[in-house]
Amino acid sequence: MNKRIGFIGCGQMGRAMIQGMIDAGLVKAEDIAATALSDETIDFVTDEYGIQISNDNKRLARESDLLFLAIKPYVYQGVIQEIKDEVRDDTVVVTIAAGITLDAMKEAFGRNVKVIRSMPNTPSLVGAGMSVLCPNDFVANQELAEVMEVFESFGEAEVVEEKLMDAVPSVSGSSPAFIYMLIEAMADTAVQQGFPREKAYKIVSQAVEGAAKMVKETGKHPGELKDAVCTPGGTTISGVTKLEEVGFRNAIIQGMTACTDRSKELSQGKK
Ligand SMILES: NC(=O)C1=CN([C@@H]2O[C@H](COP(=O)(O)OP(=O)(O)OC[C@H]3O[C@@H](n4cnc5c(N)ncnc54)[C@H](OP(=O)(O)O)[C@@H]3O)[C@@H](O)[C@H]2O)C=CC1
Ligand SMILES: O=C(O)[C@@H]1CCC=N1
Repeated sequence: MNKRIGFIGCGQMGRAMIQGMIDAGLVKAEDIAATALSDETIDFVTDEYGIQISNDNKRLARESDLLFLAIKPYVYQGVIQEIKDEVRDDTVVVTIAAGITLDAMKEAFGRNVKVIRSMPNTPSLVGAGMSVLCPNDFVANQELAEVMEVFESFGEAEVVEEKLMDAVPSVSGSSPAFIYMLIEAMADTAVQQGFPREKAYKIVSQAVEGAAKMVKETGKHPGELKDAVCTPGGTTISGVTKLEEVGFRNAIIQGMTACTDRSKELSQGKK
C-alpha cells in the first residue's frame, strides 16, 4: 500500500493493528509512523516494532494519508485541538474509540474532515481481528476501500450504519475480554480437576477456537451444533442444564447490554 499510515497513540490497540498489518505484508515497518507520550513507549516501540515514533503529533498529522487516532476517548478533544489545523483535507482520519461519534469529530475539527469511525479488537495482533467501520459522508468509496484493506490485512472487517456503532464494542471491541473470562473460568475448573495450568489453557482455548470455526465454516445454527454435542443422558446435557439453571445466557446478555449502555453514555458525552 502506498499510503502514509500514521498512528497517534501506540498502546495496546495501536500496536496490535501495526503488528497485524506488518505481519500481513501490507506495509513495511519503516513506512508506518506513530506518536506516544512517554519516552518509555517511544523507546520500547522503536526497539520492538522498528517503526518511526516520536511525540510530534502535529508533524504526524501533516504527513499521514491515513491517520489513526489510537488514543483513549478522554484524550481525543485535546489531541484534536492540537492537530486540527495540520490534518489535510485529503487525509482520512480513523477513530477507534468507543463513543466518539462522527458528529463529535466534526464539532471537534470545526470543519468537514474525512472520518471513519471504527471499532477494532486486540486479536488483530495475531491476524484474527474483527473490526467494524462507519464512514462519514466525505469519505469516497475508494478511500473506504483502502481503509478496509488495512483492517482486512489483520482480520475481518464490516461496514455498518452509525446507529449500530454503540452496540459494536459488545460484539467486537470488548467481546474478547468476555471470551478470555470464559477461557479463564474453564481453565480454572480444569486445574481444580487436576489438569496442569498450561495444558488446561491449551485444551480450552483450542476448544473455543474450534467451536467458533464450526459456527463460521459450517454455517449451521449454534443451537444445532450444540444439540449435536449433547448425547441423550450424557455429560454435555448435564452441563447445559446446569448452565441454564444458573443463567449463563442471561449473564452474557446483561454483560453485553451494560457494555452497549456505557458506549451510549460515552457517545452522549458522559464521563
Ligand atoms: N484495548 C482494546 O482492546 C481496544 C481499544 N480500543 C480503543 O483504542 C484506544 C486506545 O486504547 P488502548 O490502546 O487500549 O490504550 P493504551 O493506553 O494502551 O494506549 C494509548 C496510547 O496513547 C498514547 N497517548 C496518550 N496521550 C497521547 C497524546 N496526547 N499524544 C499522543 N499519544 C498519546 C499513549 O502513550 P504512552 O504509551 O506514552 O502513555 C499510548 O501509547 C481507546 O480509545 C480504546 O477505546 C478499541 C478497541 C479495542
Ligand atoms: O473498554 C473500552 O472502552 C475499549 C473499547 C473496546 C475495548 N476497549
